[in-house]
Amino acid sequence: MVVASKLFRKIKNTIIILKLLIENQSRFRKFLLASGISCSAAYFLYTFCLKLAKSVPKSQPAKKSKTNPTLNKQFFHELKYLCRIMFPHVFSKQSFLLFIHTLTLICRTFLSIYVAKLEGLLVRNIVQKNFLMFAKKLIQWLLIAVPATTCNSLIRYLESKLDLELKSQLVKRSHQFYFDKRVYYKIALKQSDECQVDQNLTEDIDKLTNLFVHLYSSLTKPLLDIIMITATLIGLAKSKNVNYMVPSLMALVVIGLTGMLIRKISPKFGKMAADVAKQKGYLRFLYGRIQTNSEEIAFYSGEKTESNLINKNYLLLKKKLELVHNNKFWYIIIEQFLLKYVWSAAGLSMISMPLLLSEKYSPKNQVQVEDEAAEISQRTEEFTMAKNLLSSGADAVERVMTSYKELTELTGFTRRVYEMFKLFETESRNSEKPIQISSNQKPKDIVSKDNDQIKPGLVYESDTVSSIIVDNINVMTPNGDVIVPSLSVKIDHGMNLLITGPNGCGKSSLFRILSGLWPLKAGVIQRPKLKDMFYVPQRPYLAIGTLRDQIIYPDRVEDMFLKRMNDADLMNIMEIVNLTSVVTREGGLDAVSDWKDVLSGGEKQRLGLSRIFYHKPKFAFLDECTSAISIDVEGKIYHTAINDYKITLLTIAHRYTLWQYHNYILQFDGIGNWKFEELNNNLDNRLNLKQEKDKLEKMLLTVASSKDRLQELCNILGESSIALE
Ligand SMILES: Nc1ncnc2c1ncn2[C@@H]1O[C@H](COP(=O)(O)OP(=O)(O)OP(=O)(O)O)[C@@H](O)[C@H]1O
Repeated sequence: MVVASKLFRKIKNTIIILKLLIENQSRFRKFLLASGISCSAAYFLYTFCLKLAKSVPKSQPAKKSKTNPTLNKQFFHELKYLCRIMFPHVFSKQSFLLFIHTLTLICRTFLSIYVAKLEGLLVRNIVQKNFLMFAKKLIQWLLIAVPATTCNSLIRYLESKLDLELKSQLVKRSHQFYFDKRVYYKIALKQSDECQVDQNLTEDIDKLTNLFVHLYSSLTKPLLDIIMITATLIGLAKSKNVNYMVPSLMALVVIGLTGMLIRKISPKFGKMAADVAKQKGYLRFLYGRIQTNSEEIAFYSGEKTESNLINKNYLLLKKKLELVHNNKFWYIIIEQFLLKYVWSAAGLSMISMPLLLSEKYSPKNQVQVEDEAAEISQRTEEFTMAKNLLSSGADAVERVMTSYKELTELTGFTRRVYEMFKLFETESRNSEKPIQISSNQKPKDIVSKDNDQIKPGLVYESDTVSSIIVDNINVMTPNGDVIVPSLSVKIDHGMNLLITGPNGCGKSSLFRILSGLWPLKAGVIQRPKLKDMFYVPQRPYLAIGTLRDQIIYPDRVEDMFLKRMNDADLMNIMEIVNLTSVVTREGGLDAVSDWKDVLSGGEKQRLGLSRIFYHKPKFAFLDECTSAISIDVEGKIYHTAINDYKITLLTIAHRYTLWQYHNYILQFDGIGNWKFEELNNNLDNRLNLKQEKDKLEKMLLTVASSKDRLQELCNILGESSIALE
């Protein structure tokens, strides 16, 4: 309240100074003065917003704000945060565009005042039947239309340019956050209807900058118009010795009262805009799911279930949009009644009052009137000019008032984009970087040193180490569920490891922790750098691009040349994974296609495996990635990777045909226990045990069906059997 009253006092003093100065300045000086005043006004507004924003306690990052988005301190705090991104510094391109935009708005205000005066003179010459002067003024009027229309178009052009620049700044910064430290993955883990990053990154940023720039224009120019027009009207009234205090007071009272009323009755457009955006985001997510899982849905003929879900959510969106439209309907009725009709009535009373009530003009300012007709023409000119100025002023105030609705909408989008940035920041801050082992430090020393006092979750990485050491780690999901309480293994280069266990026992989770996707909560890991470890999933990710891009992913063609690889090398790799026929079929390595759809399951897996021969990592994590590949091709790939490329394989597999390529086994039991042992020595023994297990399984299945048949026979014969007791 104190800050607001201070601001009001400052504005009032500024208007008084402006009025005094305007009366004594040339046009050019007036222009400079107006520019200075606009800048000062912008500065005061900025400091005012800063004061408001500073008084907001720093919100907990990424915590959803409990208050609804509205025009309050929190909004200014959020807008200040986003402005720092949109305007990186005073001399940035964005600030320059804003400056030019403001100058154009100032020019337009001066032109409006000039046109209003010119119209007054035109009417006066019509009344006086002065054809020559009328023609002269008409030409002037047409000439002024050239800069006026240029100004109008320039305002729109600068508006869209500024909008695009601000949007680009927000998008650039959000991409920096999003792709840094795998924030996109951490956010995907959280994916819920509360977290709609794709909607925030596209629609919300777009709407935010649109509204921001539009509001800047629809607030700055009208505010400047109001100041300049008020000063001109007061100047006019003073020059004619007419009392201007009563109309001014009347204007203030009418504007103040209608403003308060509009603020009071205004529905919560900010919250509604945020709700609609959220629902749109969820609908978009549902459509995306259909595309991603189209094949599975088609196999199950799940169209009805999916369309029901989408229709239900569309209806929810429709309801939310209807609520906005209904609220806008009655709000606009009241707003238009107050701003158009009440104001017009007040305006007409204001301008007619001096003319109706004044007895005569003062001798000092009165133009020498020779007859009554001349006096009437002069009055008509002044009336027309005052009416034009007043209607421009009323227009300006109306624009400020109608902007309130958009301002509240802006609060909704500001909240959504601000929360997205805060989420990115938090996820980025929570990412722990592995500790780098310097080249003169022996990896062994580090582990032995830390063994004395193990700190929770330490990951060491180095270019020089050729083993993966997992020391007393806790395998835990991001939800905090402990899968394996304590795991310790050492995998040296050349120790091909088979990882087995029942579903959900934590096999893939171990890979996620080793690759740094999931945080390490306890224990120590020492491993090579990520570039020396390559993960191949069961369903390989296929990128947008050529067939070549699929093999070298995530490298780009430039990286391929830097690695001194060429197409002939890639064709050799295709030979290893038996995909040369696919290269021919699809039209060469340059062929572009929707690879997810044109390749079979086995081809996709072989393409996924081709990447390990291109990247040649020290360790490859193979997560059931040969389940759709024939046993002979699988054998060829394993043989080449181990013997020719010297890649150490860590394989999760259920197929026992793969056992022969591994010399160690890590076996989980599904209840947190594990066993790590050599496989070489007891491979034959294990194979025998496996065969025996399969045989027993088959036998027991026959026993079960024999029991069913015996029961049937007993029922028919009406006898009992000792085998069933
Ligand atoms: N993103 C996740 N967030 C929370 N829990 C998860 C996540 N991914 C997996 N889990 C849980 O972690 C446990 C281990 O999953 P993991 O994928 O490691 O199993 P797995 O041993 O590889 O099983 P399978 O042989 O079926 O692939 C499971 O209980 C699973 O529900």
